[in-house]
Amino acid sequence: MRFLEKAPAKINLVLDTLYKREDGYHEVEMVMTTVDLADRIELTPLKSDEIRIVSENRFVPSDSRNLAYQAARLIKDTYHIREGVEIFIEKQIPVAAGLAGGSSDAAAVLRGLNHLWGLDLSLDTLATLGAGIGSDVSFCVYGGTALATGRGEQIKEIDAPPPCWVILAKPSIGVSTKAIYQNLNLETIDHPDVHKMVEALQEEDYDKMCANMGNVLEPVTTSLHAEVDQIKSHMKDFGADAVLMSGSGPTVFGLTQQESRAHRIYNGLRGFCDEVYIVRMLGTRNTLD
Ligand SMILES: C[C@@](CO)(OP(=O)(O)O)[C@H](O)COP(=O)(O)OP(=O)(O)OC[C@H]1O[C@@H](n2ccc(N)nc2=O)[C@H](O)[C@@H]1O
Ligand SMILES: Nc1ncnc2c1ncn2[C@@H]1O[C@H](COP(=O)(O)OP(=O)(O)O)[C@@H](O)[C@H]1O
Repeated sequence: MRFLEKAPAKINLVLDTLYKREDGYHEVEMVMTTVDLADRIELTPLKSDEIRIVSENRFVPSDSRNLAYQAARLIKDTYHIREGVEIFIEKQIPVAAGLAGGSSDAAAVLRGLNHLWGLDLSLDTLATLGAGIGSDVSFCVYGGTALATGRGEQIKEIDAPPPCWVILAKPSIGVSTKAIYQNLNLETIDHPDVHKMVEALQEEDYDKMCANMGNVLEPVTTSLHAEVDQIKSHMKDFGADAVLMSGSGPTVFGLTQQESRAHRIYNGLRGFCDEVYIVRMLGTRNTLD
């Protein structure tokens, strides 16, 4: 019996860092939301006691470096499961893009194996487990829209963004999250107002949401990769209401409420960038199947 689970990408509407902690991580305040660009995860039970990763995408590791593998290993070890599983990852989310593709795959494996192996764990328990894999995994377990604090693993559900179109454009460069955080100068940060963003969502105020988007990692990535700024300028020129880099980048997203304008931005961007997507915000939380 196969089990299918969707693993949606996330964007950061706002990302602030407060200070560097003694464990080396940065204390963050972020508003994150899921969009309907998703990997498809297919779980097939195996008689042999092994975890097998299968993916046709050459950038996706097929061994223990894969976050989906780590999720399965964690569940097996924690709950003493002696069965095996094949994890087929149909990749739609660009890799190393600031869209949490690997984290979302890991979260989907946690939700899926919970179902497949009849563990009856809550989303809260899965999110706590997920934090051991990576800072973004807890958010991805819940999906929807959240204020994330701590190193990103403390999740509070908040209101979904007002309906709009999201155009995602990923320049053909890979970015290391670790390297971007390492290059962040905490003394010179221009802090965005995270609480105004939370308010904007509460008030369903699209203009206020656009006005309060901000990401302190953006200047770090743009200083290393000029392409990010170029794509931002193009998106603005084609008519996006607000434009921001997601996470540590390099993917840039632009927002509009008008479908015709969304297509104009999408078509315009395709001339400059190989990987462009036009998606909707999902906004609402996952449920356990
Ligand atoms: C920047 C963000 C924003 O959502 O996303 P991405 O760009 O990766 O999508 C996240 O904070 C990334 O989360 P994630 O990709 O899970 O990071 P982790 O594996 O936990 O950490 C990778 C490295 O990033 C740095 N790191 C990460 C999180 C954090 N709060 N402070 C940090 O300094 C650390 O150097 C760590 O070794
Ligand atoms: N299931 C997975 N899908 C994609 N990348 C993965 C996966 N598991 C591990 N990785 C590794 O994680 C790194 C970050 O990838 P990803 O999660 O897509 O980006 P980001 O952290 O920027 O959102 C990549 O370099 C890749 O080798």
